[in-house]
Amino acid sequence: MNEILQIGANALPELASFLLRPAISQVFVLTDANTHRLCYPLLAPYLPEQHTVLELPAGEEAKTLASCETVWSALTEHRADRFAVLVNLGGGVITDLGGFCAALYKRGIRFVQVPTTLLAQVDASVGGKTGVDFLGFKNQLGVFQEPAGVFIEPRFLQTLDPRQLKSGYAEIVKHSLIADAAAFEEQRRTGMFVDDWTATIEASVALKQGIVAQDPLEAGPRKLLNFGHTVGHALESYLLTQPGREILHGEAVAAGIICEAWLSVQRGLLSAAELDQVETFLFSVFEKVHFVSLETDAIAEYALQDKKNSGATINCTLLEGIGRGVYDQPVTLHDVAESLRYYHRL
Ligand SMILES: NC(=O)c1ccc[n+]([C@@H]2O[C@H](COP(=O)([O-])OP(=O)(O)OC[C@H]3O[C@@H](n4cnc5c(N)ncnc54)[C@H](O)[C@@H]3O)[C@@H](O)[C@H]2O)c1
Ligand SMILES: O=C(O)C(=O)C[C@@H](O)[C@H](O)[C@H](O)COP(=O)(O)O
Ligand SMILES: [Zn+2]
Repeated sequence: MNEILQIGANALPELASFLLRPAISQVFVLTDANTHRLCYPLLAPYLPEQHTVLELPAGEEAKTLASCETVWSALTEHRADRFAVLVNLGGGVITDLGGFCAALYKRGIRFVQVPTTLLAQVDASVGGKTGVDFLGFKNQLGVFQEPAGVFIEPRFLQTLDPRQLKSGYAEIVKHSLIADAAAFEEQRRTGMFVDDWTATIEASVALKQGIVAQDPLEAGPRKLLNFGHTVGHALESYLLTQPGREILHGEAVAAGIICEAWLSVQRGLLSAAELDQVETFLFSVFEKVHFVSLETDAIAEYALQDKKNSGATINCTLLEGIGRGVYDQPVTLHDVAESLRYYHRL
């Protein structure tokens, strides 16, 4: 587990105290073009006077080894030593990529996460999964490495695009579906009409941390957190290869949740009425993801690279009830394609 977790108005003051520790030689702040412009001004008063800002292009397309080389080159040019700290200021792309860069630079320097999207605040900044996409596969290269601290300031969300806010909401719903039926009921009741996200972020982070603590390296129960991702990552990876058909991670996960809930019904684990609740709720928040039937097999093929697989077996996380995930459920490539066909017909 990371040393420090702060959520709310104290987060940035706590980060400031952390960065004043004498054992820190240099502070680097990793941003993307948007977080540099929109989030850095809020963070800057809490940084030591001497710090270096690095900027990458925004978006999933920048989650590459080439971007890591940019970061490693800058650290090297600035003679960063092992006592340097990398502050990752951004959404899940920056927190995943920055964590990966820090874990590998000189075999590891400390990093802290300052997540600025809802998705990164409730999910990506917590739990120590870091990495980048490779050869078109999501997070194909990465390491498990916990940050020295996670500092979550919900005020960053004030500049976030509503579509990005929804994307993060998909991971919140995922958390409820795998482990908290009452929270899902509450979400069905209130929808996304939330004024202050702090309590929702606290609950989602606590739920994720509880699962990660049992299984940090994803040998077992952590696979629950991957619900919706066998199909979701396949859709996301496929659409990333299609110019002009951008999909956000959470949008792909929302579609993946419907597909995997349908697979749960086919296995006799979930009732048709429960599937209907999940579908109706998700379609009240998310647009349907468009693809044509001819693309279904090509999308499904990406599931063959899912990290939960063993050999040729695709191991999916399914639901055995609302609020009760179940992992290591073998499904075939045909099953994955059928679930996408079901989604396509909706
Ligand atoms: N490590 C994990 O456990 C984990 C969990 C979930 C998702 N992820 C990864 O996270 C990534 C998605 O993260 P994301 O949805 O945050 O995307 P992102 O990092 O691409 O951020 C989304 C967009 O919002 C902009 N942005 C960020 N903060 C902003 C703010 N406060 N105001 C205005 N604009 C802002 C960014 O510049 C970007 O354009 C995916 O690569 C996914 O694989 C990782
Ligand atoms: O923390 C986890 O474990 C998760 O699976 C959280 C997911 O929401 C996240 O998208 C994660 O990056 C997926 O990891 P991967 O191992 O499927 O690449
Ligand atoms: Zn995810």
